Amino acid sequence: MKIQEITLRLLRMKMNFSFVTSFGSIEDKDFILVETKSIDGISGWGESVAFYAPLYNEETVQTNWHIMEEFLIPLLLKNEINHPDDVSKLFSPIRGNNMAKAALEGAVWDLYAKLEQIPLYKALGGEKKEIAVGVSIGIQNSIDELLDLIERYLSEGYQRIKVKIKPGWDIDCLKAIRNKFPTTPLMADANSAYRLEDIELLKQLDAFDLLMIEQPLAYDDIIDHAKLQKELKTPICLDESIHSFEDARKAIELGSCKVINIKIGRVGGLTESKKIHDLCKEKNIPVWCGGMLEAGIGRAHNIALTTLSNFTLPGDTAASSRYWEQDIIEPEVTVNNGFITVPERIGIGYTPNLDYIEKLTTYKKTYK
Ligand SMILES: O=C(O)CCC(=O)C1=CC=C[C@@H](O)C1C(=O)O
Ligand SMILES: [Mg+2]
Repeated sequence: MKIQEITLRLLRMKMNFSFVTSFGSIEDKDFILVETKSIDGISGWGESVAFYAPLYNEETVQTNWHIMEEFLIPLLLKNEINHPDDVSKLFSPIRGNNMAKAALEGAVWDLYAKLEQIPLYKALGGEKKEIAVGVSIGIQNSIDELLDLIERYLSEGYQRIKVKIKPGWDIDCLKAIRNKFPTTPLMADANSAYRLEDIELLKQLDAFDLLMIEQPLAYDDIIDHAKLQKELKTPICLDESIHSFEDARKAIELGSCKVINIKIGRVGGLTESKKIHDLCKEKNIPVWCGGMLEAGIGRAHNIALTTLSNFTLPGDTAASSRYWEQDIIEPEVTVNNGFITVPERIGIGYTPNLDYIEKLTTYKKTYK
């Protein structure tokens, strides 16, 4: 497969709500779309999940553009690729910058599936025809508002509720949720807001029968998480700490977690996501697909990945309409009774709405 040209587009989309976590809030979403074109003019699409500011991890929209333009795109244009799995090998001399790598690799995967005339999920070895999904709810102004939102999402059919927690917005809020929704599958994501010294407080979470607690401790830690897991009944899920197969292997070996959240961008692409999935399957560690408030292209990639068999827990890939007045793909992603039906069309299975993408684009550049 020879890639003829690559176009990067910078888009700005207004979100339907402001998403508040322990690390800050996100309202407008600035992100990069990648289009890879083959010699015969077929396009593959990828989406960078890096945020405008380096608050979730160290990457940003600007650093992604720089790394793609200066280092990754020249590698892709210079080399023949037999299979999308080759892309991560090609990118391996460039350290880190996983979200930049994943955006380009994702576009290559979509292009490959289109050239093979198969759905992306089949190219990945996925098997599910529908995927179970939950919803991730940010920090609200009051517990009452949070309870109303949970009620709304449950009535829309979402299969599990994830709430964001931080010191001061944890025990009382989980207690109130459990009083009103005693049996709802529930989990909490701390985005690294606690330290091992908070262990007595974290132990109180065991009372709420949570599916898991996500990334309670530092974003780069697996040692303290292992100490904490020994003291907690609630399974720990790692998000921010896992950037690769090797990170997953070490975390599992140390006992730092019992669940892993796989985000394609955080681990550098679909090939690495698959490797982590396979390792976790072998080690009996269930996985689920995390969200990064993606627009339609990123959402489509998440859906394809989630069709792999060890994605046994509902992920964060909610419906397009939850985030956007209008999404950039057709049809939009819809959720029925807590399931997304996996599209059988070739590639990512959704068509980019080029007119609308053009409208949202604030800057674009093509590389040949
Ligand atoms: O709805 C989604 O896309 C998931 C949102 C979500 O939980 C997250 C989005 C972005 C950064 C984090 O706060 C985060 C997460 O940590 O999983
Ligand atoms: Mg998380």
